[in-house]
Amino acid sequence: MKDVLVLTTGGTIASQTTENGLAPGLADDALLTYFGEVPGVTLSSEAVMSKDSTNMQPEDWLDLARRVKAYEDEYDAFIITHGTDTMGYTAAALSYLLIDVKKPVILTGSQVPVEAQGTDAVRNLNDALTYASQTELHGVFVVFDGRVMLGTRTVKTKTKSYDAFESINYPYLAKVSSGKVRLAIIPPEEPLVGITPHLTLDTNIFVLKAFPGMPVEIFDYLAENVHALVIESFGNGGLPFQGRNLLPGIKKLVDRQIPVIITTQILEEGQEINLYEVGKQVADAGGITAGDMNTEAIVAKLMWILAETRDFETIKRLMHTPIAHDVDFV
Ligand SMILES: NC(=O)C[C@H](N)C(=O)O
Repeated sequence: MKDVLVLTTGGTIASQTTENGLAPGLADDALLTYFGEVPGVTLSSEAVMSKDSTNMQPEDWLDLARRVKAYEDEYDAFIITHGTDTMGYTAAALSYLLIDVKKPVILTGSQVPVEAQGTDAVRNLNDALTYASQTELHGVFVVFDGRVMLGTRTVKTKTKSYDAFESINYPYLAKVSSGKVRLAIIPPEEPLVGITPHLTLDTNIFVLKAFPGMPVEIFDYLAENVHALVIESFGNGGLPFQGRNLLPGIKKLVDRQIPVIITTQILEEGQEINLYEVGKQVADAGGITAGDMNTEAIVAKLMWILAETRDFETIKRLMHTPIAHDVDFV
C-alpha cells in the first residue's frame, strides 16, 4: 500500500479562462479527480497556493520544502503540481532544500489547462503517479511529457509544445508510458561534506546576462548590494575585456569576497572557461566557473549555500561539488 500526497500550487494545469487571461482558479482538490485508479495507491491532496508560477518566490520554495519535511514519514511519495514557467527553479531549489529527503518528490504541470480540450495535464498527472508508485529512488524529479528528469537538470525550453522541458547535460532518468516506468541507471553520489541539510535561503544574489555593449557601471551597484553574482557569459565563459571591459567590475566584487559565478548563455555542453583568452581572463579575475550547471540550479544552489556560509573559498568548493547530481565538470 502506498500513500501519495499531491501538493497543489496553481499553474496552467489549474488555470481557467478569465477576462484577464488564463489564471489559476480550479477548486482546491479538483485535480485529484483526473488521476486514474492505481491498485494499492491512495491519493490525498493539500492546496498550498494558487499561483501562476511566474509569481512564485523563494519563500514559496521554502513553504513546499517544509511541508514535505513535515509529512515525510506519513507519505511514500509527493507530487507537486506547478506552473511550468518557473518549475525548473522550484525543482532545483527543492533538490537542495530536501537534499536529505527519503521519498520521491515529483513536480509536474501542463501546457494546457486540465479542463481544456487536448490537455496534456491528464497524461502528466498520471505519469507522475506512475513514477511515484514505481520508483525506488528518492530526491526531486520533474515528470513531463513521459520523461523523468532530475530536479537540478530540468530547464524549460519550449513555451507551448507538450515536450516543454529538457534534461540539460544529463540523461533522462526514465521514460513513462502506458503505466510503466523504464529506468536509466543513476550512479550514487558522494556523501555531502562541509554543509548540512537546511531549510533556509539567502536570496541576496543577482543574475546578469551579458550582452555586447553592457555598461560596466552596474558592478558598482552590485558590489554594494549583493552577496553573490551570477553572470551568464558568452560561449565557453567569455566576457569582453576590450571596449566595455567587465574584468575590473568582476575584480571589484571578488576583492570584497563576493563570489562571481560564471555560467554560459548556451544551454548545452557546459563551458570550458580556460579555452579562450576571453574566458581565461575572467577566471584569472576570480570568476568561478559553473561548469555544466544550468542557471536555475546555480541560483537555487547559491541561495542555499549562502544561507549557511559567506566564506568565499567554501562557496567556491561547494559550487564545484556535485549536489543532487547538478554538476558533472567545472
Ligand atoms: N504552462 C504553465 O504552467 C505556464 C504558467 N504561466 C505558469 O507557469 O504557471
